[in-house]
Amino acid sequence: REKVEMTKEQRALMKAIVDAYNRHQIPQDVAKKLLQEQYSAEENFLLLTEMATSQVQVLVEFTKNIPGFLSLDREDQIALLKGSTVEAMFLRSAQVFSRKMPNGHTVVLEERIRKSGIPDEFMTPMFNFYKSIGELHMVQEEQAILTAITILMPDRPYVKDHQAVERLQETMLNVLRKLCVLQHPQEQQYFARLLGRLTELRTLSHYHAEMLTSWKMNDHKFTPLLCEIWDVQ
Ligand SMILES: COc1ccc(-c2nc3ccccc3n2[C@H](C(=O)Nc2c(C)cccc2C)C2CCCCC2)c(OC)c1
Repeated sequence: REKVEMTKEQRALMKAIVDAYNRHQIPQDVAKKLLQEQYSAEENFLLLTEMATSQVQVLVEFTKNIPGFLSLDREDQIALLKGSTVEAMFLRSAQVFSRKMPNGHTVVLEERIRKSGIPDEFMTPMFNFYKSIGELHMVQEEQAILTAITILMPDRPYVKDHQAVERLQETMLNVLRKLCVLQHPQEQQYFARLLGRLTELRTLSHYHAEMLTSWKMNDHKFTPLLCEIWDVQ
């Protein structure tokens, strides 16, 4: 098989994305909090809204470092952010859930999430997704570029200049394809499997509004920002 090599530009692009991804980590580590104690449904809901709100801010900063993103039409930048926030949130959660943790911690974390207040019918699709991401053992470069690819989805609602977004996403996909071959030489279809997770991610994200409004507690309070990105209230 031909030797796969990244060009200088591709290596520079990947470095920019990974640095931005690592720089804009979520402030407090929610997994640590959840491992400490089981919170009530109300406390968990509050924690979720805090995490989601900081995630939006992190995502805005991250996209500023995606080469070419700031040259897109301003309204298209907003449409891409609005359209990808929920998916990026679940992708980040899957990565947090699949992080290598001391023995038994993942079991405790899963238990805490199962009892967090989320309606039971969403547990299976959510944990199936988390486990399918975990099985891929993504390196952090792959996680960062996959997040950028999720944001640069041309078919988000209200995107006007479809082509411009497609061109940026294509550049990322080319880097990811080479990265997968270099990082997982034994797995021919690793790249295809990775992209397949984006389909699972989109399906899971369709449930998010209902997951929130049917959270096992009464009087669900949302901030204006969360109403905007979560399509609730
Ligand atoms: C819409 O319904 C849910 C239900 C559960 C999760 C969820 N899966 C997790 C897997 C591992 C660790 C934490 C996990 N979370 C929540 C969390 O904070 N997600 C998170 C966010 C929101 C931003 C940035 C980063 C993360 C991790 C915990 C919030 C407090 C109650 C328990 C779930 C969720 O995340 C998108 C959405």
